[in-house]
Amino acid sequence: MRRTEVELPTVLIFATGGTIGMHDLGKGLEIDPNFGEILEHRANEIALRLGYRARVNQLQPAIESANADEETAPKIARAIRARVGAMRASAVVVTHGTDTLAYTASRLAFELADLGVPVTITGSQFPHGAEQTDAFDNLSLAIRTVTQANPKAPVSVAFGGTVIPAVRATKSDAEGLIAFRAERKLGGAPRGLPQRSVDGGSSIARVVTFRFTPGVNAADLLAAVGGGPDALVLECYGAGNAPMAQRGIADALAEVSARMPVVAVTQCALGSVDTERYAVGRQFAATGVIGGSDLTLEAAIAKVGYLIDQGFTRPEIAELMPHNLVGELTPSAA
Ligand SMILES: NC(=O)C[C@H](N)C(=O)O
Repeated sequence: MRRTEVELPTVLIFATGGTIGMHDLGKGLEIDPNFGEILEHRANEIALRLGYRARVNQLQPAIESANADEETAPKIARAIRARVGAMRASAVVVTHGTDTLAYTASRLAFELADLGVPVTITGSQFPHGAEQTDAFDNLSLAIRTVTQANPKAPVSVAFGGTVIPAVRATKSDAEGLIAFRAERKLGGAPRGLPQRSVDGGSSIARVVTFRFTPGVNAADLLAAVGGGPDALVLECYGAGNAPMAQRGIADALAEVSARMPVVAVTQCALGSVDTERYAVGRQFAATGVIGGSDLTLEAAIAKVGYLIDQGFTRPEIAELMPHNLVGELTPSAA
């Protein structure tokens, strides 16, 4: 007997904004208030062919993803968790603007690792109404991917014909249809999320970054944390090196590290932080910075922010950072 539509398993489509849901009425691309309906219709056309029904829910308000702030990804995660429970959804597709998609995707990889339902994120380079739009190819890829994934599959990004792990994703093309890439593979045998140690407060951590380039000095580094963030991610040279001969830089690093977790990642697309290799690396590590192994910048921000919001302290975060929790890094063979 054929199952009626109501009996079909549900794929939740959670729309958050972005170009995929925009139109241009002459003032530049902006959120299209009718996108929810169009999405519901198109998602159902795709889902029904796969034996699912689609139900659309939207982030309120939907946003241009360049306007995402530290609360955006945790808010999306909370909404998805609540909706999945209420609808008994068996899969989730998130539509998101491409500008900060990799940041949100990385954070959702932690937030939703224990959801028990697969989650895939997509978006588009062209608005849904444009003639050459990639919106529905990407939506179709995301729905196909997530309805075939196992319930414990890591969160993924489906875009431009490819599917990559969310926690390794980086936006690599501002215009092309294959907008995201993952240079590094998912870390094998993740140990899972740590039990939260104390009740995290209700405020959401703000994580900022600072990139070492020839010419930066201690004052620049201190200015980077001038707005009072909760953590700092340093984009280091090569294997985790910094200009330690710059006057005052060691003291500045030690001072910031005493105040908040400071995580070091490499500016290189491949390879890992190994502060033991060079003398400057050792001097750098001695200031208290935490090695970020081969985390992407997006995943480093996501991981440290997630751990702070879970209530972990700076020393606990230093202990957890080298471990592979959800596939975000390749642990060093120590
Ligand atoms: N393609 C896009 O979605 C870019 C848009 N500015 C956004 O991130 O919302």
